[in-house]
Amino acid sequence: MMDSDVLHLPAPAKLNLMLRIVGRRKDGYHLLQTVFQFIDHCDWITLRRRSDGVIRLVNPLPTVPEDQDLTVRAAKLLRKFTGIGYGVEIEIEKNLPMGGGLGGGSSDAATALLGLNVLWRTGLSLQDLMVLGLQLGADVPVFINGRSTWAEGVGEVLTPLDLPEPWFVVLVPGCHVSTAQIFSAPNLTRNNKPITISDFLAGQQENHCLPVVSELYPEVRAALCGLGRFAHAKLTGTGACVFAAFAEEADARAAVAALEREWLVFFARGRNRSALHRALKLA
Ligand SMILES: C[C@](O)(CO)[C@H](O)COP(=O)(O)OP(=O)(O)OC[C@H]1O[C@@H](n2ccc(N)nc2=O)[C@H](O)[C@@H]1O
Ligand SMILES: Nc1ncnc2c1ncn2[C@@H]1O[C@H](COP(=O)(O)OP(=O)(O)OP(=O)(O)O)[C@@H](O)[C@H]1O
Repeated sequence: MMDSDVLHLPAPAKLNLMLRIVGRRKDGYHLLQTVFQFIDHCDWITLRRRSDGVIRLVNPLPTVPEDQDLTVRAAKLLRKFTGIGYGVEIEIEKNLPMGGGLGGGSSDAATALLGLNVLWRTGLSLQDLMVLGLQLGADVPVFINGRSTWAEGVGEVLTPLDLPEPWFVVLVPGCHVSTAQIFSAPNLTRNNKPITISDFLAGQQENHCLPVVSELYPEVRAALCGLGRFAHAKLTGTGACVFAAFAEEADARAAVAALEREWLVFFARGRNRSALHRALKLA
């Protein structure tokens, strides 16, 4: 995986196993309760250290200008915060659909921060990196922390969780859902009762964005219906992806084989430690 000045690291996807909206702050941000679990389906990021201080993305994504890419923003943030003189050449192998609720952009940013902290020998703690990462996006700290998590507040109050690690089948509808659009929808319910971790573990796992997303996006409705023929289908985050859990790998494979004639679909194992933490051998 690594020699002295190159790192090749995974940036795994997450699923929101449930998403409750329990209030709204004065600044318009919503108070949430959500559960994150990682899956072993990943973008891959190569970081090549440069000694001249230049930060460069070799292969910008077609829809994201180089200076707005979250990996480039992460590198610039870490360089500014630490005052380090190194630079980096970044290459992204993009496998995660964008705007799908799988958190690919946030995960890429977390992988860049953790990887560069090693490559540039900046020695920040996970806690320091989580605080820095929050400037890049609400979900970035969860990817830096690398553990299945119960999250509250606007997503920044984190409690690690140990969960079963089933196989997940994920279906990718051909539409992008705007998170801001869903959170500003007039008919989103914003005053739901908070629950406890025990309630979640006992099966209270609804996603309060689901009714709004289903109403606005027929593709998501159809995806829920398609996957729902095999197991209970849920929405991750604000969508667009939908997923279902399977205890047996063979059942997940059978669902994929049947669905892939009509849908973009993949399956991956749920993980309580992210592929990034496993690759970096973090304790
Ligand atoms: C809801 C989740 O998908 C759960 O994983 C994420 O927390 C959303 O994270 P994200 O896509 O990085 O979203 P952000 O870029 O932070 O926010 C997009 C927009 O969603 C709305 N937003 C987001 C998070 C939140 N707790 N309350 C909100 O009202 C805000 O209007 C914000 O402008
Ligand atoms: N490296 C990157 N990969 C993906 N998106 C990026 C990246 N850098 C910046 N972005 C921007 O971030 C936006 C959100 O992308 P992302 O794939 O994380 O969405 P998402 O899966 O819906 O995330 P979430 O579940 O956190 O809402 C993209 O539409 C894009 O404009």
